[in-house]
This record gives sequence, structure tokens and C-alpha cells, in this order.
Amino acid sequence: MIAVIGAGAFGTGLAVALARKHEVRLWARNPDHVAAMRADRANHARLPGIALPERVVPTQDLALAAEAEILLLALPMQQLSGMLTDHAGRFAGKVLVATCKGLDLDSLAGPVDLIERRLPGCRAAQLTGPSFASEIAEGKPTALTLAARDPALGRALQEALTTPTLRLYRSTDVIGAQLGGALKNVIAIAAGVVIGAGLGASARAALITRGFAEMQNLAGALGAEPETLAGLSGLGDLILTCTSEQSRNYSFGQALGRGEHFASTITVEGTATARAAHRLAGQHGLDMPVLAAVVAVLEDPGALNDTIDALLSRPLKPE
Ligand SMILES: NC(=O)C1=CN([C@@H]2O[C@H](COP(=O)(O)OP(=O)(O)OC[C@H]3O[C@@H](n4cnc5c(N)ncnc54)[C@H](O)[C@@H]3O)[C@@H](O)[C@H]2O)C=CC1
Ligand SMILES: O=C(CO)COP(=O)(O)O
Repeated sequence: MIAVIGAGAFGTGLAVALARKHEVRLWARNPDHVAAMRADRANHARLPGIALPERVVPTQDLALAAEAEILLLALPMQQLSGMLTDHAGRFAGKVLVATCKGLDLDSLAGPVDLIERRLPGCRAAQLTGPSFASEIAEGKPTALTLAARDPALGRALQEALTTPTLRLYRSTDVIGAQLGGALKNVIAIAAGVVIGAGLGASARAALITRGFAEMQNLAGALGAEPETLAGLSGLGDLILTCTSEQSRNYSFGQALGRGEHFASTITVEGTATARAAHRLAGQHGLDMPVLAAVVAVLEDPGALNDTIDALLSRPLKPE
């Protein structure tokens, strides 16, 4: 049995996919939401158009969910710290697989680092890579990275969570997997801005490439393996997120580039992560102009044109 903590789009998509292999307890905090999922056998609020299979059991009872040995934590990144603190007793000794992508704004930690700091008795891993919730749920072929520092845990989770349509590659490079998934959202915002502002597909390709170089530099400074950034959790997810209208980070960036409003209820992980990553870059003395431009535009959307001009007029240098 598996538990998924958080019945957002991704938690629900994973629950549906994993129900092909396991009973899945899908925990949500809101009793009305749980009642609606039970009655409708669907999560209309977060993943409309997808039926919940019999083996997905929505519950608001965290004790019931925590009976599972493996718990997938599918909350937005900035909610993870509070969740771990509030429910430390329930999670003690469990295998916790983070599926969120981002850096915690207070501690600058990635999901696994945060779990290991808060709940040292737990065994933690990261599931990340290019995947949209609805596509996973529909059984479209998806390949993800499962990163765990302990190779035996990685192998066990790879075996448990792989399904015929969800193929997991394992890695022990937790630092790289966390950072790839976190930073690609920031670059996706920038890519969206470029398209929204009408700068064109060539400019977007340049931006993605330079953004990827920044991702590699920051991740390398923090101890990631270069191969991880070039894999599914880095480049793979960067390609998906910077080019698909299904991405919320990319769509948010497009709205920003057009000067349009974007609903604040939609999860856009790259905004907080941009600020956290900018602080990390400062600590390591790294020059990250794309990241800095995203932070500048988030702080002052009115400065968009000046920010673009500043990016384009940087001193010439070798590639
Ligand atoms: N949607 C997607 O296609 C994918 C999402 N992800 C990642 O999954 C994470 C979650 O994203 P989504 O599920 O898409 O977001 P979402 O916005 O669809 O859902 C977030 C859910 O978390 C719940 N929640 C928020 N704070 C909570 C708290 N303190 N306690 C309990 N529940 C809480 C909300 O009620 C909501 O149901 C993000 O880090 C995202 O980057 C990763 C891959 C794909
Ligand atoms: O992480 C994702 C795809 O791999 C989902 O991206 P968004 O959060 O931008 O929708």
C-alpha cells in the first residue's frame, strides 16, 4: 500500500497511476474535498476529467494514510516545512518520497534536505522529472528520476513505484535531482516571459540554453553531478516546462510578459524558488543573469523592458 499526501493535481495523478499496481490512500486536509472525491470518484477541483480507480481511497485521516510504508509528499514546496513540523509524529520512521519541486524559502533547502533535517529518523527520496499530472494519470508513457542517497532504498523505491507506463530511473545524486526540478521552473518563467513579450522562439531557445548553463553552475557549486543536470530531472524537465502551454510556470511567465493578470490560486513554484536560488547564488558568488532577471521582474513587473534590455546589453564573452 502507498499513501499520497496532498490531493492536488500531481498527488492525484500519481495516485491514479500507482493504483494500477497498489492500493493508494490519497490524503487531503479538507473534509469537503475528500467527500467530493469519494462521491464523484474524481478530483474535479484539481484534476478534472480523470476518474479515480477503485483502489484509490481518498481520506482526511492522516493516521490511516500513514499506515502505508511509503508516503509520497505531493504538496507545494513552501507547504512542506509546515507539514513536516505539524505531523512529525505520524511520519516518524517512514519512507518519505518528495514529489514537490522547489527550494524552501526560509532554509534554502530542497525537499529531501528539508525532510532529512526535520525528521532525521525517516528515509527520504525525491521523485522528479518531466511529467504532467494529467498525462501520468492517463497512462501516457513517462520517465522520471527517483533519487535517494541510500542505493538500497533507491532500488526498492524504483521497483515499488515503476508501472508499465511510469518508468523510473534511479540516482543517488539527490542534490542534482532536487536542484534540476527546482531551477527549471525559474527558467520556465523566463521562457514564458520571452514568448509573452513577443521576443520570439529564437530568443526563447537562447534563454533556455543560457538558463541551463546557470542551472549547471549553481548545482555544480552545491555538489551535484553534471550528468544529473543533463538527465531527466534537469534538462528533460527543462525542455518540457519551457515549451508546453500545460506548464503553470511557463504560462505564468507568458502572462507576466504580456502584462496580464495570473490567478494567485494557481501553484507557480518558480516564484519562491527564484528568490531562494538567488540567495544561494549570492552565497556562492555566482553570476546568474537569467535568474537575477526573473527575480527583478517578479519584484517589479513594470521593469520588464529595462530588465530585458539589461540582459541583452551584458558584456560580450565566450560561450
Ligand atoms: N501538476 C503537475 O503536473 C506536476 C506537479 N509537480 C509538483 O508537485 C507539487 C504539487 O503541485 P500540484 O499538485 O500540481 O499543485 P496543486 O496546486 O494542484 O495542489 C496542491 C495541493 O496541496 C494542497 N495543500 C496546500 N497546502 C497544504 C497543506 N499545508 N496541507 C495539506 N495540503 C495542502 C492544496 O489543497 C492542493 O490540493 C509542486 O511542487 C509541483 O511542482 C511535479 C510534477 C508535475
Ligand atoms: O513539473 C512539471 C512538469 O514536469 C509541472 O510544471 P508546472 O508546475 O509548471 O505546471
